Amino acid sequence: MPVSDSVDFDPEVDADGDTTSEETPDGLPINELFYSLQGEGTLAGVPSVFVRTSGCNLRCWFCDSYHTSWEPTHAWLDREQILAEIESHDADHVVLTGGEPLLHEASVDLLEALEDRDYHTTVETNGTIHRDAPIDLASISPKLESSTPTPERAPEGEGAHADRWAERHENDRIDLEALAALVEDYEFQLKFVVTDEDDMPEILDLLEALRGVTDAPIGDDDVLLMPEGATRERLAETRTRVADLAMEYGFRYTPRLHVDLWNDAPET
Ligand SMILES: C[S@@+](CC[C@H](N)C(=O)[O-])C[C@H]1O[C@@H](n2cnc3c(N)ncnc32)[C@H](O)[C@@H]1O
Ligand SMILES: Nc1nc2[nH]cc(C(=O)O)c2c(=O)[nH]1
Ligand code: SF4
Ligand SMILES: [Mg+2]
Repeated sequence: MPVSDSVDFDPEVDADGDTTSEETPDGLPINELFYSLQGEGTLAGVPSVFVRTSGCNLRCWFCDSYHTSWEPTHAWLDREQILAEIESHDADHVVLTGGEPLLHEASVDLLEALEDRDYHTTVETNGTIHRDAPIDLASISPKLESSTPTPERAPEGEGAHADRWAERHENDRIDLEALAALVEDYEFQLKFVVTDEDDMPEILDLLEALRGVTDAPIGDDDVLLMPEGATRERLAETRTRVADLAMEYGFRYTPRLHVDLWNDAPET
């Protein structure tokens, strides 16, 4: 369902995804809602309905969902509208993503309703926020220093905003307490966006720090390296290098199937 350009667009939304006067107890700002194959992670290839909320507390320079972070657009849909749209597709799996879906309290209500209806739920999260919710798979993608925007490394036309966001992104991108709570409470995968070898020391340091603050077992096979690239062209540059790094370090590799199949088309 193409909702990102719907008449319900609210230009007043706080770009950080913070609660606004528009937010109703069971309403969510929905950027898009579509049926596709899970493209990433351990469930790659599984037919799934994707619910993409708008608004993010971070600003990765490479964000492939620009209209949920740098320039958020959405329609406000209430829980019943979202459920009806999900149920119109023949799928057992729902992926709640964003933006950052755990910014929104109403994501918990939606997840509870999906549990009642026996859906398997994956939540795609940057790992900076923990909420108590029925999540079957927490797909956590902690953001590395290489995600931080700079005037030279920003989406087109966002150079000035990048300057403003760099510090906030850098301060907020890792929250060990939230990460520990997520891995303690849920089945999880840790899915790092990797460009090259320079990302590896930070991943190793973060794993060591996280293992230091939680008793939850974190195996190397819970760690997935995902090549950076929102387009086929960019992935062609990164994926072999990242696959080689996964073998060298004993982590898993995850493709980005949807990019291979549909490039950067919306609602895929
Ligand atoms: C758009 S994010 C939404 C969920 C959450 N904000 C997060 O970052 O995990 C969904 C997934 O896409 C990944 N992603 C975003 N842009 C990417 C890019 N250019 N290349 C590879 N992965 C990307 C994120 O790391 C995350 O795993
Ligand atoms: N097909 C497909 N699989 C995905 N897995 C995680 C996605 C996301 O944006 O969170 C995503 C997405 O946008 N499309
Ligand atoms: S945390 Fe996720 S949604 Fe937010 S800017 Fe980064 S990739 Fe985009
Ligand atoms: Mg995506």
